[in-house]
Amino acid sequence: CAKKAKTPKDSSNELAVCRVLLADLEAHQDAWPFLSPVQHKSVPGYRKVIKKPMDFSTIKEKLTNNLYLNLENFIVDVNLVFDNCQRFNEDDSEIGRAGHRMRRFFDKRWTELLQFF
Ligand SMILES: Cn1cc(C(=O)NCCCNC(=O)c2ccc(F)cc2)ccc1=O
Repeated sequence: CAKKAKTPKDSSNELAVCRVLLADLEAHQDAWPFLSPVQHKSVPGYRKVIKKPMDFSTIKEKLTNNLYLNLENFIVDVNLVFDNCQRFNEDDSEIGRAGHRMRRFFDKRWTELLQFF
């Protein structure tokens, strides 16, 4: 069957989902390590180890400046936050545990929301 053409309406729906998801992430009690860029000057080794830093405020900036063309690009950046966290932090650490909890929350939330769009 013919693939449904991606109308601009779809992508604006998807971007509405991104805004809802980001608001939920920022409101989560375990979001504190991810709300702003890691200050690599006060976190030794971070800049060397993590090639593509990402955080929720940067994602919000990109969303505001229309740099996400669809939900997929947005999800790639959110997962980058959690992948960076797992790479740099021990699983059994304050920030490592926060990252795992946030990833579980995000995975649950966007699958819930997809039912509506
Ligand atoms: C993701 N990641 C974060 C850090 C890190 O040190 N991040 C800053 C924590 C300090 N920030 C806060 O405590 C805070 C921030 C906002 C807020 F509203 C309340 C508290 C280190 C390694 C790493 O991989």
